[in-house]
Amino acid sequence: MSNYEQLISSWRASPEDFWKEAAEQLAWDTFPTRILQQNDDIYRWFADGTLSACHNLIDRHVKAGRGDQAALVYDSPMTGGVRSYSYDDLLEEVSRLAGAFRRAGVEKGDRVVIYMPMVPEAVFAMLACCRIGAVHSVVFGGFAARELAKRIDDATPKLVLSASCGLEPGRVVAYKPLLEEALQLSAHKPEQCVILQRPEHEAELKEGDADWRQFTEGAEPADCVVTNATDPLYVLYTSGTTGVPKGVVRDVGGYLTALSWSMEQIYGMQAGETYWAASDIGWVVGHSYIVYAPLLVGCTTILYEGKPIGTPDPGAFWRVIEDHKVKVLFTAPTALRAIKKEDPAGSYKEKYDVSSLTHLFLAGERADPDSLIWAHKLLDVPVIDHWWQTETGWPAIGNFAGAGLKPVKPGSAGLAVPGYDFHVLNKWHEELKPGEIGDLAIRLPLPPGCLPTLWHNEEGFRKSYLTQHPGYYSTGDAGFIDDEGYISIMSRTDDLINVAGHRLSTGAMEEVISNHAQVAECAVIGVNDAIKGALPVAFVVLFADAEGEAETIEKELIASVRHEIGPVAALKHVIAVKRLPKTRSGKILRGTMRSMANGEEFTPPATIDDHTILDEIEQALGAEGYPQ
Ligand SMILES: CCC(=O)SCCNC(=O)CCNC(=O)[C@H](O)C(C)(C)COP(=O)(O)OP(=O)(O)OC[C@H]1O[C@@H](n2cnc3c(N)ncnc32)[C@H](O)[C@@H]1OP(=O)(O)O
Repeated sequence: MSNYEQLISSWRASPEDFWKEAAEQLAWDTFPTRILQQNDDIYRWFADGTLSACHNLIDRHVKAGRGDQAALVYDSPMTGGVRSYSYDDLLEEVSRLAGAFRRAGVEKGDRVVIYMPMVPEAVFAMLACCRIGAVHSVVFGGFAARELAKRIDDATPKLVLSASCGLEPGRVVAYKPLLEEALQLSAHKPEQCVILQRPEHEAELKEGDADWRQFTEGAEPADCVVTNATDPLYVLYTSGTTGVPKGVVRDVGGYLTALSWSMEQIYGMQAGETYWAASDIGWVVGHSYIVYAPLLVGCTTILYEGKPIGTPDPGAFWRVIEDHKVKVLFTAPTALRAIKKEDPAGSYKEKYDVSSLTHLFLAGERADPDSLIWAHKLLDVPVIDHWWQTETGWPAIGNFAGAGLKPVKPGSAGLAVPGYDFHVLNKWHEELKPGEIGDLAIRLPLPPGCLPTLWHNEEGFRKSYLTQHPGYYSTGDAGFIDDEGYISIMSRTDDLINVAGHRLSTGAMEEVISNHAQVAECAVIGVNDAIKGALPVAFVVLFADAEGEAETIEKELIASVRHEIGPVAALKHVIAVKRLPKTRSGKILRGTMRSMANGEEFTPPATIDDHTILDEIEQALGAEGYPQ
């Protein structure tokens, strides 16, 4: 029996013993006696345990003699700077900032919104929150004011932390105007905004705003606060099928247990080694594998403020691996595709010594076999696709660099991670046979680390995830399991799309577009894209008496999606059509339009209202170069 099979069978024999043993890796103030508690379909792990997250992430490593080791390395080709913080430095920075939070009146359980670029202070802020038991909610910098406002209203923070600017290739993004616009839009008004001034663009502070340096100056360092294992550590919002984001709650004890287990068994990492997740702290990958997991197990983590290409060239990732002796790199397939496009022969890699790298992990979207095989040939290390979600917080399907690698099957996300009981179901909740595509669902309970609920919205949690297949968590993905247990993810079963590893709601884009005075109706679909995986394309029906040229309106719509949702929405294509295809009951046939745009075979539903509209759509798509 391989190590993987042993892990699976020991988890199946007793999930509670399995996770109890994993929890022993953490430093607890009170080790839990109730490992799994069930209340109807809501489960909680380690309910009577108490611990401090921050002690586990920083203090215990300092006490164990790792004070001098690099904990966080900030590498920014955008500023040209590299700064390294040891565990001692991290302890000093985080306890002082935590003291400043206290002085500002932030208590255990209070929320702090962090809307910041990839700078060390953003990581200090996350850790300072967990030092005093405050709940952080990081908002990705690529979201615009309206999205920030929605999150502020739901999380009702005492403080908002931001920076004067973010740095994107070729442009400086001023954050303060976005923050001010968000605060105008939000009903909730935080007590204070704290702004980190960056030299590339200083913000004008308003009365009541605090400058980051002054805010922390003279603050009494704060000690770790012990929390219940089930207390919230953070809330991270993810796109819902409507324009309202969902506040995924992460608890302390379950999350840290799962992360610690994953670092050893999935990623094969040990204390003292360097781990690099090339993502953003605004995403769950950034939370789990830039900040929490590497520090939890005493690794060095890289905070990279740059892109895979253009900062300065497609050798950027290989340079970082050499400079910081990265053992494991985690990135999104879209980053690989961008590098491959610029440097198909991989000649930039030859300039660097990447021999420290043992594994490359991919997630955020499906890894296309071409890119996976290309990277494998280039780097000569296992390239492992794996699958998880903001909701799960850590991998659910993958392969096991630590426990023993199983063969990689390009195109598949891998095998179920122990703790996750995957099933493929049809709409009548019946189990499908190996190879048959259906709803990918996980039998309850979910393992530690996964969302126990949505922020202040248990009903929403049930409705979104637990009602489609009673007794199961619905992933929202369709897929199949082959006869060797490998799981392949095929598509979403809802209206979410994945653009460059960013999960976006087409419903939210439709909401913005339909607010335009000249738009009668619209539908947004995700169309395959060779680099970003998918790109949104909007079909609009303009009012018969629409004033102005369709071209001008299209430009206005693109600009308003960028302004209202943010540049990551990446809407670049709007197609004006006379009518949208619908069923007789009025449902827009988005799936049919998507297949047409992608050049895939399709059968229009028998309930289609008017077949001729499909010809009009085909013509409109053809005029725009689709299918590509
Ligand atoms: C497993 C669980 C999960 O799935 S968690 C989610 C995991 N996903 C990820 O980690 C995301 C992976 N993707 C990326 O890191 C980026 O897309 C990479 C590959 C680096 C490419 O970046 P980029 O060239 O900027 O393209 P993009 O599509 O991300 O950006 C589109 C426009 O948005 C902008 N943008 C991006 N980030 C920010 C930011 N923090 N602040 C302000 N603006 C931002 C970009 O500049 C770009 O703008 P523009 O349209 O070119 O003007």
